[in-house]
Amino acid sequence: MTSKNKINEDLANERRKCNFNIEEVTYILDGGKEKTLQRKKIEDVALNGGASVDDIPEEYLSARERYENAIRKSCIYTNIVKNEVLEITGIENYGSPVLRRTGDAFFKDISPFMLHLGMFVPSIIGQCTAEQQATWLPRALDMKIIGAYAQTELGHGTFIRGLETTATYDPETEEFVLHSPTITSYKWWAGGLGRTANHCTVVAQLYTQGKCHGTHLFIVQIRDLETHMPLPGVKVGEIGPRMGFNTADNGFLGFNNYRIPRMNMMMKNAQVLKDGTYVKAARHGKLTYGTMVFVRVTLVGEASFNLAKAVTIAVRYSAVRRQSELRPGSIEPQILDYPTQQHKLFICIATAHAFQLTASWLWNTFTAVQAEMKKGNVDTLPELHALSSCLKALSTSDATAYIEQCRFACGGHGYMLSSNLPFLYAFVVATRTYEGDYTVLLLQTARFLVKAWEQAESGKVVTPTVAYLNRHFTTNGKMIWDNSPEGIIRVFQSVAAGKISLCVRSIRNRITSGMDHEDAWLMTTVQLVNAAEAHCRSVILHTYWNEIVRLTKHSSDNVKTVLNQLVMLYLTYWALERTGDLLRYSTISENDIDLLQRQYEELLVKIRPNAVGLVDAFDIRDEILQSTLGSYDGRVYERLMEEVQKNPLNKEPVDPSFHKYLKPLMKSKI
Ligand SMILES: CCCCCCCC/C=C\CCCCCCCCCCCCCC(=O)SCCNC(=O)CCNC(=O)[C@H](O)C(C)(C)COP(=O)(O)OP(=O)(O)OC[C@H]1O[C@@H](n2cnc3c(N)ncnc32)[C@H](O)[C@@H]1OP(=O)(O)O
Ligand SMILES: Cc1cc2nc3c(=O)[nH]c(=O)nc-3n(C[C@H](O)[C@H](O)[C@H](O)COP(=O)(O)OP(=O)(O)OC[C@H]3O[C@@H](n4cnc5c(N)ncnc54)[C@H](O)[C@@H]3O)c2cc1C
Repeated sequence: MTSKNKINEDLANERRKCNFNIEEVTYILDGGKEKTLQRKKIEDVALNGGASVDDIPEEYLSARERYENAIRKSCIYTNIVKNEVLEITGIENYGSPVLRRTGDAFFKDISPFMLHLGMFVPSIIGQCTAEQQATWLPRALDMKIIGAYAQTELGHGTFIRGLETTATYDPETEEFVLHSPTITSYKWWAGGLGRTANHCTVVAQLYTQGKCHGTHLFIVQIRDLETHMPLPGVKVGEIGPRMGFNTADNGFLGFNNYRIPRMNMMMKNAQVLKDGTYVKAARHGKLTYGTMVFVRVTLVGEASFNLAKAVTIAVRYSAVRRQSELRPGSIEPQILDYPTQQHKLFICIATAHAFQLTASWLWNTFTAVQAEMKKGNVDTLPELHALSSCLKALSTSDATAYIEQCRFACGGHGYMLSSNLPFLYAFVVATRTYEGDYTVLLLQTARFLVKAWEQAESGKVVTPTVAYLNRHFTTNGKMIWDNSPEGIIRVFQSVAAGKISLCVRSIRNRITSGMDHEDAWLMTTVQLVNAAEAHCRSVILHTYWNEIVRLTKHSSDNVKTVLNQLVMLYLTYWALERTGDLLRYSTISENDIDLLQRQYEELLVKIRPNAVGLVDAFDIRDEILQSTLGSYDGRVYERLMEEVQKNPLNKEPVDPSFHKYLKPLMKSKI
């Protein structure tokens, strides 16, 4: 072995200590052995050329160079996907998360094509008729046209009904006239829109026969396909530097009475006939929001994957890093030996598992609801909307906090861009805002919960994810504390039920004392967000536990044990985090809390020898991790030094600014 591929001795020791079959855990996380093998095959093909890494890391480039480089790499990756990967996997895998994740080997930040594949294509699939799909989809999948998703405006992001862009139907020419009447009506934020896209999905207020029918979606060509010049009547550009997403060319867009053909309205859920008659086909008023629901569902898996990356980096680094001494004169311990470090990191491993298993479960729920909707049944949509809203909110918010925790766990080196932790943070923190802000989405879930509570109160049986509300009305008093996994989950459900009940009581009391419903709701929103968070927490705990029991039925004993330790750590961690709620809504005692704390500390000790094995089980290749601190071989210090050689500032021993500024300053007299 050369020193280049020699594994760090501490990391090698950790791997020797690991007592479970790593591949078995990988299969569980991937959703089965076949899926793991398929993923590895895709990675082997796509990353065969070493992922075309940059000679100069992208963080040293100017804004223009970075963008051009991101386009260059997006084209390389797209060609690999089109010509090599899809050959193996079939075109139906175009939008698969594996391709999205493999793409991370090419970009530290983000591809300008992300929104084309992440939202433009899904909007065609979800919002167009079969005939329209036949027109647009093949061209979009083949990258003959490149699209963005332009919904948010300068003045409105959350409140979609407040969007100002208009699409007015002209029956004379059978066209829609798109117009941006005010500065606040300019589209703002759409990824890929600024420089890359030649088409986009535009969300606009539809006017026909003198009447506004609310927001609808349109496919709009904005640039010439040969020259890439913006078409007359279109004003488009890039919005400027931001915290992350700096290679995504987020853009602005305005229209000056810009005309598009009638058939460019996405007509699956509503149509405008040639004469201007408006026909609504949809059975549910919010089906035009469907692309957002799809992306919210996928974001739970994104949160898990990005957190898995961060904790892989932090745990491997913590095995390599030695600091301080436990006893005078003793050898410096690996920082992973500190219980406080384990407390920072093991919850991140468990959370990545919890979110991955919840994401798969949510995806199955999503596809089941889609199947029902195809048959004309929209009854399950409100529950899916409530679930996808709160799970998107919590998973992105927790992942953000834990990725930052992983960075803290890496001390100063975690602050280096080459660790990749700052990029991961900047990317994931945006997910808390986009596709529906955290608070706003939890309030959507709260609407559903209050309605479910009212149904349960009137004796109706409610849907499974809120079935605990039926129990709430049949049991009296506080939930009996029970330290088993099922017991902890039951108590969390009681906390949620108790909080929803308090919200309902607050709203009713406020109405009784003279407030109208809107004000009573508004005044209760702090509690409502809290109740929705509690509900969502109980859903995640329940799903994680159920899935581990189901998926480890045929596992080897040691895999069963370590996955059980992790899920117990997760349940115990959250019970300790929420002792205030537990004291309020269950019979838990001071003594029970002491026991929980001891149980938690014992779990840290038990998981410690398997920590590196557990992050290895995420099976994230070095090319995808792109981290000096987190590589499989643990050559942390060597990589940090190698990275220094790439720093353009080190090219010459003396910087020109010395002669230009410093020297004159040094020579000048006071
Ligand atoms: C490089 C080459 C690569 C090659 C190959 C690679 C392959 C890559 C493959 C795949 C890529 C995948 C990528 C996955 C990662 C994705 C990354 C994407 C990045 C995304 C960037 C960000 C994009 C955006 O942000 S787009 C803009 C999003 N905007 C929002 O989310 C706005 C949020 N606001 C709202 O949703 C709404 O306004 C609202 C819900 C807050 C309020 O709406 P409203 O006023 O109309 O409604 P009401 O509050 O009055 O409610 C009425 C009623 O309706 C119910 N309701 C509301 N919404 C819904 C819904 N969506 N569905 C169902 N029901 C809904 C609501 O609950 C109410 O019901 P009631 O019964 O209570 O009346
Ligand atoms: C990196 C990034 C990429 C994006 N990409 C796209 C894209 O490709 N296409 C696109 O169309 N958009 C995109 N967006 C826009 C994004 O969807 C919006 O920023 C997001 O939906 C939030 O809306 P907003 O910015 O209007 O925030 P606001 O709604 O103005 O929120 C500001 C604050 O007000 C609070 N608030 C707002 N309404 C309520 C309420 N009813 N009750 C309580 N509190 C409330 C929020 O909680 C928040 O704290 C992107 C944004 C980012 C950051």
